[in-house]
Amino acid sequence: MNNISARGLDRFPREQFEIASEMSNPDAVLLRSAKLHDWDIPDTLKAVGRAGAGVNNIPVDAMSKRGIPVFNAPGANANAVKELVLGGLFMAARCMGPAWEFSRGLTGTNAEMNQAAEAGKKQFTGFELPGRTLGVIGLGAIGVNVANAAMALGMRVIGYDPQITVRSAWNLEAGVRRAHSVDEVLAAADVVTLHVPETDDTRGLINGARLAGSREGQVLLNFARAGIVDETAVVKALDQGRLRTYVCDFPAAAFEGRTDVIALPHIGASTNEAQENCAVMAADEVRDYLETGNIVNAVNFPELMLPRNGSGDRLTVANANVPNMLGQISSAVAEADLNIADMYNKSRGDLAYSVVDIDGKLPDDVVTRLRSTEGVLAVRVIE
Ligand SMILES: NC(=O)C1=CN([C@@H]2O[C@H](COP(=O)(O)OP(=O)(O)OC[C@H]3O[C@@H](n4cnc5c(N)ncnc54)[C@H](O)[C@@H]3O)[C@@H](O)[C@H]2O)C=CC1
Ligand SMILES: O=C(O)CCC(=O)C(=O)O
Repeated sequence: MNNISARGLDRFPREQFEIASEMSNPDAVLLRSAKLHDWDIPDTLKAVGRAGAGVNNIPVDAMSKRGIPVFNAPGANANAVKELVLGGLFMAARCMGPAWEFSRGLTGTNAEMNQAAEAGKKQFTGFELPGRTLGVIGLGAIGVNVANAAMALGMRVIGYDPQITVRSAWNLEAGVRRAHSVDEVLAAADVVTLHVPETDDTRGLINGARLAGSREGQVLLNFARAGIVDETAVVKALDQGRLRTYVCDFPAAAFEGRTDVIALPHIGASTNEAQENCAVMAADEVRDYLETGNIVNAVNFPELMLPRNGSGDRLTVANANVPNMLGQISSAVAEADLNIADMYNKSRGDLAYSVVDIDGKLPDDVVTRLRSTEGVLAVRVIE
């Protein structure tokens, strides 16, 4: 549904898979930022692969209700985003956007331009980074990378993430100070950078009330999602001098003509390396799921890997996480006089997922019966 790096598409051998940008009955879709919220989900769809981090463009709840896992590529573009954030940080600290605009407007001979440059440069006095405080909101793959890079530049770093993972905590430089709220970060930092997903909880996270309590003359960096920031409140804070510069990856009408806003066209992940990393990771996850039913890096399914046991069918069932589902699955198999060689069941929130290796071939009527069992969302048989 978007440009997916050929390195990723090549993970699907063409003898086994048909790949196209338009297809009426796909088994799976791969996408980047395409918006799926108004898409009629085809009955054939078994998996969605997001070649990137954010999944706010995908109706994840609707997919879960149909028993369709949504895979993403955690961390695969984190370095690319970190580098752009650092670029934005340097641009803001040294007034590079307006200074470049100023230079581009100079005309005349070299001597005249030089004279005008020397006379005009006092408007573009910036600040240096060592000793300044960077506030990082969201310490996942990108936030941790940015925090660590800022420490290496001599900045003080304060971070806020109430659900930080053990992995992120291990990766974070020891000197990063822990904040207990977004407000604490806004009040303490010279520069604030946002690295949270866009969800119902984070939409409008940076709003007028919060900016009113932020440190005077702050730089705000948003390479996460436009919706996390209230653009009207940002413009007001810029006009009041509360914010010095807003650097983001999302152009908006509210910022038109402003020299104190640097808005890039959503290029955080636009490096060949990031696009390849994301495409390969998402493609491998989707292919593995189609071929084995195993789940790695799905945002709505539990992580589950079961090595194939025996040469019979593999049954996979996604169902509501309610009592007696596992009993009904194993009874259906037993009533067909078949033995279960191995099975693995795991749940995540409202959803449970089972992979069942069977000694033999599962009759069609058992599959039909399972599909019509209350609470069952999706059934697949992998031969
Ligand atoms: N500009 C671009 O091209 C790109 C933008 N992104 C955006 O950046 C976001 C973050 O990406 P990653 O770091 O890879 O994701 P991640 O899932 O590794 O990290 C997100 C972190 O945010 C934390 N978080 C969630 N709600 C929070 C809250 N209310 N306050 C503080 N922390 C909170 C989570 O606990 C998690 O640790 C993505 O969801 C995506 O929207 C990601 C890649 C490229
Ligand atoms: O694929 C892209 O260019 C967008 C990347 C992004 O926003 C993400 O990974 O969340």
